[in-house]
Amino acid sequence: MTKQQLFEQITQKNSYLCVGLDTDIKKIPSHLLKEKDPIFEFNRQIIDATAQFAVAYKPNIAFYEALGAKGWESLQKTIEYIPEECFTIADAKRGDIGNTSSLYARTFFDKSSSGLDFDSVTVAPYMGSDSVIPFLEFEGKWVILLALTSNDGGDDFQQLLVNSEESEIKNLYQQVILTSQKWADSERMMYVVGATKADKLLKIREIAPEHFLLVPGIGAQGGSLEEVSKYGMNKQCGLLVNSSRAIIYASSGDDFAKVAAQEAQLVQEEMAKYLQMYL
Ligand SMILES: O=c1ccn([C@@H]2O[C@H](COP(=O)(O)O)[C@@H](O)[C@H]2O)c(=O)[nH]1
Repeated sequence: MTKQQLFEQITQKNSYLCVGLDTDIKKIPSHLLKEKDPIFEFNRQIIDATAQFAVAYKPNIAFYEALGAKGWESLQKTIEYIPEECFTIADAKRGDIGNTSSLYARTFFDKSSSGLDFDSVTVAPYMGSDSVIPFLEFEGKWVILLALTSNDGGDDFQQLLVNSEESEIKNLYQQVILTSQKWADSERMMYVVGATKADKLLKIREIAPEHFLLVPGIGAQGGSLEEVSKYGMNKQCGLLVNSSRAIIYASSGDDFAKVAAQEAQLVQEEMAKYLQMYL
């Protein structure tokens, strides 16, 4: 999916919501456990209920890998089920020496090899250019690079000051954003910025005005959608704001999909307001 197609989706649905499919076998309603593939059945109903309010879906790969071969099968069925118009994110946080990264890229992008055909994958930048570039060799696919993550521990490294030769002293996450712009432009690269760090968005927009940002951390982690939208939105919206637990586990009863839809709709309606105010 191109950046323009993503923006068109956002304007059509009046939403920049990404629903996180962090589907935990221990948390899904017990009546689903009698299904042949409970994880897929849960995802199917969540997707049916939320697709009119969401422009993207983000399965967190850990929840599927933890179940072994069965988990991969549920993931594959889920990706095939997500409506064509929605952007898909493999939240896998990969990255390794070049030849290994190439295989990670095949895992998520090459359907003929792995059965999976995501639009994008999250990548950790710590190993640098040759660990990220193999993901960009797949035409039309996106890299979403971890920049400023939503967790407290992110500050252990990401906010440290670095003194590079070519520019003034910067925080490490800012250097990640600047250096990685040499590898791909805003048509192929996004950055992860936690909603819990929304006060840094104005600065981030100075160095990445055109890029889409994947913003996890509203809902269960308490980040503010209003602040994210106010400080992070650009002229093509430039935001995909993720919520996982607050939507998919809003109810643990038989009505889980209906309640998930209500939660997704509440977020979408708030987003519609911000699109009108800040776009
Ligand atoms: O900085 C980051 C990067 C990724 N995540 C992931 O997003 C979701 C958030 O789930 P919630 O239930 O909405 O809190 C989850 O998959 C994380 O691994 C993040 O939270 N922060």
